[in-house]
Amino acid sequence: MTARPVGAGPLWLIGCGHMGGAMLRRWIAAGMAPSRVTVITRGPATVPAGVRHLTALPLDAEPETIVLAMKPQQLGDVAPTLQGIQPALLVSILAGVDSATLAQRIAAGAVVRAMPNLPVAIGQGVTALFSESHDAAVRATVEALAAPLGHHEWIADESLFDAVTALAGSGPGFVFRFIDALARAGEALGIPADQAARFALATVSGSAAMAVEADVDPATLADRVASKGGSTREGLDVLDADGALVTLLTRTLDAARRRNTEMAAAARE
Ligand SMILES: NC(=O)C1=CN([C@@H]2O[C@H](COP(=O)(O)OP(=O)(O)OC[C@H]3O[C@@H](n4cnc5c(N)ncnc54)[C@H](O)[C@@H]3O)[C@@H](O)[C@H]2O)C=CC1
Ligand SMILES: O=C(O)[C@@H]1CCC=N1
Repeated sequence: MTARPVGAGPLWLIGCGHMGGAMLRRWIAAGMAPSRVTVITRGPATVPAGVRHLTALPLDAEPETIVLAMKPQQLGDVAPTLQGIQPALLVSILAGVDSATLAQRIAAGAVVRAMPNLPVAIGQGVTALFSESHDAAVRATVEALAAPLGHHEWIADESLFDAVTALAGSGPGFVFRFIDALARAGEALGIPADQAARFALATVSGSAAMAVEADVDPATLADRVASKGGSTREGLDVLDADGALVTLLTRTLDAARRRNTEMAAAARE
């Protein structure tokens, strides 16, 4: 299909749960006109003032942009309802589902995969982007959508998208679990639970903020905490023994990546 110009035309957001809702709130806060947006969900949804919410596709003229933000498993329900509608731009945040499948199921001028993560809710997310299209206007439009969400970058090779999804898309889940585990480990050593939770959260928050600002990498910073002959080295030795932490995280990302691949295969059926 021939690419049509994309810009500030009507946008349909299909699915508006944890992630779609967070993205929409950031877009509106960043100045997107609420009147531009129609949210379509299967059930009730809370949307920003001025945004239209429907539980079925509207009968309007076709939208310029469609953003898919329901679950990958719901593509089979949603795609047939979009037959005959040809947006200039289709953006999908569905984990796993590849751009060839999207292009085959939904006609669009350009197809873009975007993989945000939950901290987009505070404008400090990560959004990985991939498209077969190198149209400058398409890329600029997508970058304008990603900018209010936080850090964003294009992935050159789609075969890495599932791994990037495991690292950055799922990553906040793993980091939240780490914070919880750090607190529980402190609790196991006798620190009161509420105090351990506060110390763990503030420690991770401060360390991440420092790592962002530092002019050396996190591995070097870790060595700066570990005084020679001191106690941190004893702890790091536990994490480093036989690559324990790296091995655990590699297994963690690999399990998530494998599930993305399975969801992609299911979407092709
Ligand atoms: N939650 C996260 O941290 C991330 C999620 N994603 C992706 O975002 C997508 C949504 O995930 P969540 O927001 O967590 O799910 P969610 O369950 O919170 O939201 C799903 C939304 O889809 C709507 N929906 C369900 N069936 C529909 C249908 N047939 N037509 C229209 N809308 C329908 C629901 O009403 C709901 O608004 C998934 O594809 C996931 O892979 C991507 C990155 C991170
Ligand atoms: O768990 C999921 O399937 C999605 C993909 C990345 C984060 N949440």
